[in-house]
Amino acid sequence: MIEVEGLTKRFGKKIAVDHLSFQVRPGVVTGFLGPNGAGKSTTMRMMLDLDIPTGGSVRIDGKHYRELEEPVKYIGALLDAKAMHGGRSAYNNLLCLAQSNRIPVSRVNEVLDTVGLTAVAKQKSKGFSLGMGQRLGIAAALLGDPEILMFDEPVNGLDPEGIHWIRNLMKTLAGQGRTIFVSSHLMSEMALTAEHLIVIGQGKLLANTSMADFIQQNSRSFVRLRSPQREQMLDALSEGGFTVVEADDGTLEIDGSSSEEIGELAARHNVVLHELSSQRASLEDAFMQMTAESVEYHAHSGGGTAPTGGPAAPGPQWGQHGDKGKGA
Ligand SMILES: Nc1ncnc2c1ncn2[C@@H]1O[C@H](COP(=O)(O)OP(=O)(O)OP(=O)(O)O)[C@@H](O)[C@H]1O
Repeated sequence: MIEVEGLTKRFGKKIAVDHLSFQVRPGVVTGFLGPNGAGKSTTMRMMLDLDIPTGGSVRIDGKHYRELEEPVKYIGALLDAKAMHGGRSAYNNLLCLAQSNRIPVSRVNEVLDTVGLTAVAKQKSKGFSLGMGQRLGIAAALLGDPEILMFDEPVNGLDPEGIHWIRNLMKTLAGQGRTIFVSSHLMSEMALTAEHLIVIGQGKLLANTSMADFIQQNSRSFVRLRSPQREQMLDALSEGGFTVVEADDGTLEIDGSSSEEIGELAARHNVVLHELSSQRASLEDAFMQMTAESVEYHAHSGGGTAPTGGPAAPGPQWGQHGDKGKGA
């Protein structure tokens, strides 16, 4: 369990993390989301005592990181896959880590096997592809067999098979009762991997909720239909008291309804349908809506820091994610 309490980090005048409080519980994969610059990496760095908080605290199983006797046996992390010594082989990188942390040497081959690097274990890691580097970083995180694992953008550089592999790895580790905390800017991937979400924006907590509730509460679900008897269907819907949005392409969108209900209504009025489908919003839709609302709120609250592009302003930032994830 990771407990974050009032965590704050200032860099000069910039508040990167602003009174964050949340817990990351064992047994599930918890996703950590936020637009670029939201403060995710800074929060993770403070969890590992790599950045000193300006205020607040992080507890790992009830203790501060520096109070843990052998931290790598409590918490393993992949923050920067390039942190390995390029002149050493994958095996030797892990061996050094094992020896300096009193971890049995037999663990090195175990984790190399887990991440699929056994065949290249003797190769120098500077020749590794981005994906292989990620796998080596994950092996290092797993070395101490910790109960808590933290991954910052772990699918960065992995091919589809690698992405599938890490998704299953995280779920398996969570299934073993471990605490898994993972950030990713790949929304579709996060939607498939995480059960719980912590969402931050401008250093502040925006949501701490299950994936299903987050999508439900922050997005619109509706039934879409297409009919050659559009006017007749509109009359039937109006009679039934439904709220209808007429889309530009001629389809009708009915909020707060089910496809069963609308299909039966159409049948009662002898209306032919060419399409009837329930539209469930994606995590990305929900995320865009939530961040848009947060920007709107900041603009109205007089903070003076909101983008000027209106409520949709955070959207493009999400896609312009610097170097991270480009190879994924
Ligand atoms: N060492 C530093 N000195 C000054 N400002 C910093 C430093 N580290 C981070 N920041 C600033 O703090 C804010 C949060 O950065 P952080 O890297 O934690 O965000 P992030 O959510 O991880 O973003 P990204 O998804 O782009 O990696 C940003 O505005 C960033 O510019």
